[in-house]
Amino acid sequence: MKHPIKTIQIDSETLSKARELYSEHEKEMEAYLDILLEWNEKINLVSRNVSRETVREHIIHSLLPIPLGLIQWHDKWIDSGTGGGLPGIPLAICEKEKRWILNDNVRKKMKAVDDIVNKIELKNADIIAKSISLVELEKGTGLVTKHAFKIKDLLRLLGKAPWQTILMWKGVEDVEKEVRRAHKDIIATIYEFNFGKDEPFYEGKGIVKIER
Ligand SMILES: C[S@@+](CC[C@H](N)C(=O)[O-])C[C@H]1O[C@@H](n2cnc3c(N)ncnc32)[C@H](O)[C@@H]1O
Repeated sequence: MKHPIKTIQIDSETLSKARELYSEHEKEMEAYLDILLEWNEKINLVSRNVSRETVREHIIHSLLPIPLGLIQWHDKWIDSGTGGGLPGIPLAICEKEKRWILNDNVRKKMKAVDDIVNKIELKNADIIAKSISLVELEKGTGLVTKHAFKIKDLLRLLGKAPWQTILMWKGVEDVEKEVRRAHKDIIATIYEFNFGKDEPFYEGKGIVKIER
């Protein structure tokens, strides 16, 4: 198996740009945050007893591929393992020209996400409530997924689906090992966040781009 890996260090300018995006769309983002936290009291979408500030940071974390120029490659994206809509809903709020499919195999989570999408009037998002292994992925659809799968497991679930680009939000410590465990030839680019000691939320985190 061939697994070429490239690592790119990302500085805090990218984080500042993601924060600016949040501010530009603040009304919709804060409405999303309100309804997500309401649902989180009923079902576990983000961790229990999490603060509003931390969930806001999860939203900003979701936006980082936009300033990195990673969203431009596809007009349609699927967010698999979306849970409460992360990263798909924040990305759909900022990238209205693109279509976003929000996917999770837990039906009650998808019911909550459907309610959120309707209440914030997000017109460019659809919902698919089943395992990613059962989704018929159209050619040319990109895949985003935040802290939901190991690389090897996701590739196995995707089987023969015609995927092209996968963006995975991950801890970077063991990511090279994970790439090498893949049973397919893949090319990995690791965008490692180096935002400094003042941004502890992002320590050890990154986004991995996987291509064939
Ligand atoms: C740790 S949560 C992450 C949720 C969200 N991406 C976030 O960052 O807050 C992982 C999610 O993956 C979903 N999941 C696990 N296996 C899946 C599968 N085969 N297809 C679709 N979703 C799956 C789980 O139901 C869960 O909601």
